Amino acid sequence: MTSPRAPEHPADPSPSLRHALARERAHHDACRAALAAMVEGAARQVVTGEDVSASGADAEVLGHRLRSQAKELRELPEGPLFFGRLDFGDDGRGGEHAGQRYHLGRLRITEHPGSPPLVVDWRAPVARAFYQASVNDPRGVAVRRRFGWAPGSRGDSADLTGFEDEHLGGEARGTGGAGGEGAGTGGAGDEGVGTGGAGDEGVGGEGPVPGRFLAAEIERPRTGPMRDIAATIQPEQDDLVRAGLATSVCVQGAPGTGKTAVGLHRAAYLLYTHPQRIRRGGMLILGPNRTFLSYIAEVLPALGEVGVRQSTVTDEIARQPVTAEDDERAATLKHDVRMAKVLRRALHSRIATVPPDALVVPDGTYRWRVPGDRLERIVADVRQEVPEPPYDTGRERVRARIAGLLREQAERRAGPQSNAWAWRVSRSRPVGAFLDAVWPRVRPEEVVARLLTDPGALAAAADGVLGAQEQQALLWPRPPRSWRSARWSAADLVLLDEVAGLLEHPEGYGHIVVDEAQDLSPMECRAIGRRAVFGSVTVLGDLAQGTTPWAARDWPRLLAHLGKPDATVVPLTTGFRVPRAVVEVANRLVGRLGVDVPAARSLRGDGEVRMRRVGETRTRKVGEAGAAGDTGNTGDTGDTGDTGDTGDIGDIGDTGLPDAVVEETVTAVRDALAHEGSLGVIAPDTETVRLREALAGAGIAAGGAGDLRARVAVLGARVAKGLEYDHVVLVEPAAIVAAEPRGLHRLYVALTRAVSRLDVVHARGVPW
Ligand SMILES: Nc1ncnc2c1ncn2[C@@H]1O[C@H](COP(=O)(O)OP(=O)(O)OP(=O)(O)O)[C@@H](O)[C@H]1O
Repeated sequence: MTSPRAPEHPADPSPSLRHALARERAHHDACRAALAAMVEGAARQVVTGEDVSASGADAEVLGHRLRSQAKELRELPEGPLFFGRLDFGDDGRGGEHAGQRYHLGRLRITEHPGSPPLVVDWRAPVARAFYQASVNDPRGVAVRRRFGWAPGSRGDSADLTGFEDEHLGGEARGTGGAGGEGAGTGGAGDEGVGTGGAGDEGVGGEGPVPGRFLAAEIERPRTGPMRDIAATIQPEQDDLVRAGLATSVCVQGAPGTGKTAVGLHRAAYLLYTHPQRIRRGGMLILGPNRTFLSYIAEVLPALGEVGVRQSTVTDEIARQPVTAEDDERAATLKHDVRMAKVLRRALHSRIATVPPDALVVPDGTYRWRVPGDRLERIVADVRQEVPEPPYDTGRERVRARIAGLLREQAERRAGPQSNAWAWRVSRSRPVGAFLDAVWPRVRPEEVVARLLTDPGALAAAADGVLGAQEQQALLWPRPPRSWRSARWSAADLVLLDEVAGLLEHPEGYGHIVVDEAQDLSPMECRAIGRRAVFGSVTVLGDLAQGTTPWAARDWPRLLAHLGKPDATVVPLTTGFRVPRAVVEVANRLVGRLGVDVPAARSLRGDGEVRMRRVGETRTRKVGEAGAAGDTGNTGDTGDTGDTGDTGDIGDIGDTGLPDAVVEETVTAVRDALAHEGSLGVIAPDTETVRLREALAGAGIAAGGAGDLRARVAVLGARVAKGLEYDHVVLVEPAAIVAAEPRGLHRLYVALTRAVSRLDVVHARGVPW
């Protein structure tokens, strides 16, 4: 993991600058040595820890903890050990840190456990000033230093190439212990003065202007999996990252505003700040699909957190393999929140009327009896308990109350009875038989299979909730012989989980981060909410990117389904990925997506959009004279009538690409390979194999979305969510739109994957 590449120092830096750099490099060497000792110490402790423990169980626990620590340290990626430095003023404004200097990195590094750290963890309270301090609010900081690194020449490390200082305390340079080191990177030190730092970025008529370090970081070519942003977290992001554990937040952010990054850094922050509470309850990261999960998989380990569970909702709730598929109507109904009521009724319909006969339990020479009316009252009382106990708990409560009555009787007649006696009686055959008849044990599979195969059972449970046609749509076309041979769809898993949750509360997590949350159905939200009853959630999403049939159109409703109606909705509007040229194109679609979201502003003015209409090729850089607003739109003479309107795309039934589009795509990819960075060809889902073959025929090896190390990936628009590529070649947008009901949203997602350049290859009109 590397940090931003700083603009390098001038070839012949001043002696004081050379001295400053040498000192920082020496500090880094000391950190490297200390870290090596920490790794070795942790490994040694694993051995001794296992030897000295008193009991086998202790050894197991201690050994496990030490092994995890050693593993965490061992698995830390190589790279710079610090990315920033804070020098607090010593004039009283530095508060408890007056006169102190701290290097900040992804991991706390010490030479001895008791001595002051050589590097402070970015999550420590003192580090907050690094992200939040500005000229207007320096927070005691005199100088904020950001370091730039290049991949190491020594193979195993990173080379410090420079640094940039911001003087926040209004002090002259060279004071506050900085010893004249503030000369910065070829004058960059001066640039910091008066800019207010990162906190005040983003103002001005031209749009936000990133600081040099942030610019270097966001413009760095992408390759491989997602990186952490610990060195350049922005103030509005930092507020979210460091929100308290009890706080549930919902982040509405346009494409590339850092929602995923914020969610992962928040997870790391909470794990650091509340290790006991979070580790006990657990942390869960939920993403839309496995490709996305592998894309984000390295961020938490890079931040020192290994072993955090990262999953999809479907994988998280799967109690059966998915072997069937629903049509869209059935799937949509199964994801409808009304199903919760239907399923609850279906389950509770299993509780039978209590027979009038008394329950008789033989006990040696005695026979204890509970009359029918008492039994009826017990069952009715348990059913009316508030809050309603889970079904299985209800069954056990009935058992316990029956056992209580039996014990009372026995004690009146035969004196005190032991707990063992009470337990035996409660498990006796007659009590078991009564429960099985009245409050039978059931499995979620039984309940759901019956509901989806038996029209009578469905009609009873759905009465007044689902219409007759809706009920018909839910019934399995080919009913299985028994629930044991049923084939389950992804939507069925949601129903199974709902019933499982009614039977018994699932184990919860201390915190759940939910990414791409706009795509969750109400029933999926309930599944997640059940696992966060005693925990908090971070919900990340963008209503404009909702592509499922049940995608949310507003946040309050989704949050209510999650059981977190009070979560605050916070917008993120500064885009770090998508350059202005691409945002302009994407923004033309936003108005037609049927959602109310704040517009995004891009931090990046460097992008390029190139329209490649088959038969003609033009390049325009948005922002160039005469070109703004021209990108692929009707203003483009010659294209009038063919672009800028969806009018001519409505009749596209098939998505088969003309040969010319495939050929132009190959050309676009070949041209794009002249640039550095990753390349994603995003196409209609049905066309990826053909395009990959065409590229192979031209000698260009291309992987799929999951091949994170491949230079070129060809992917269907459906899997593009959450990913990013330096260069995107978007193939026949009209066909992407036509392929599904929310095709326009899908196109919006596909368009906004581009980090630097976007090529649009099209034979048909473009829908913007
Ligand atoms: N403060 C930052 N410093 C540097 N890079 C950043 C920062 N914030 C976000 N980024 C980068 O911007 C890109 C987009 O971030 P991310 O994927 O988290 O956005 P998102 O809002 O989840 O996007 P989408 O909704 O389109 O999936 C990533 O490469 C991320 O590393």
